[in-house]
Amino acid sequence: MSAGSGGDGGLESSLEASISSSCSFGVTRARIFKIIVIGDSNVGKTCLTYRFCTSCFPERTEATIGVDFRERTVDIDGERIKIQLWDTAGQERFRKSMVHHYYRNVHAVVFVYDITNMASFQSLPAWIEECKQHLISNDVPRILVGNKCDLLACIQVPTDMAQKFADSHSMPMFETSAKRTNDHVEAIFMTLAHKLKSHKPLILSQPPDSTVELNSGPKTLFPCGC
Ligand SMILES: Nc1nc2c(ncn2[C@@H]2O[C@H](COP(=O)(O)OP(=O)(O)OP(=O)(O)O)[C@@H](O)[C@H]2O)c(=O)[nH]1
Repeated sequence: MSAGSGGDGGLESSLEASISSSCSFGVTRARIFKIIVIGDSNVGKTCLTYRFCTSCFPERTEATIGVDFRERTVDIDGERIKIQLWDTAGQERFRKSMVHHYYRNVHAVVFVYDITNMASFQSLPAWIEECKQHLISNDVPRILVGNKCDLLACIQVPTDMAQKFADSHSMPMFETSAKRTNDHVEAIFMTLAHKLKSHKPLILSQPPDSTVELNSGPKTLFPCGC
């Protein structure tokens, strides 16, 4: 679902409606982790979230407008956990009206840069500042992800520089590729989910086979490139 095109009110009300109708059944409790993925345009936020949720790399993508949702339910130590990834627009003109929505009730933040694009790395302080301005508290887990490691020949951001930056902001740092199969994308998000599991995030009551389905139409409706 591209919430940017659907209007702000629609997004919030559909989420709230889903939650309240689920609660009225009150059968199974499922934890939902809301993770926002932010960074400059073109760094691969859509591809990373798509890779985690579908195990595929999308053949083609378009610039995200507003925010897209993808989610995947995983089993962690016998508990069903729904990981809800909010794939946000990197382009300023596509984010303005949505920003306050996706910074609400965030459980974790994934900052993404492109290892072949120094400017995307240099933008990170601005993204961190935006989180700060939207009152993301310091105890919300954050990770730094350098994407497009399959393009090592074009690297502009050395690993040690990124690691230093991550250390200075007390974030774990990972380098990966959404494009290359088996390049730890799964492990990165699962590591975050494990960390969140030990926190106490939003708990929703839901009927057994009902899901809060936000992923009604991701922008990447293209054949899988795997
Ligand atoms: N080689 C390579 N290309 C990638 C990788 N991840 C994404 N891309 C490409 O980078 C371009 C941008 O990817 P997106 O996932 O749409 O980028 P985004 O950060 O979501 O961009 P916005 O929606 O504008 O914020 C696309 O052409 C992808 O195919 C990767 O790991 N390796």
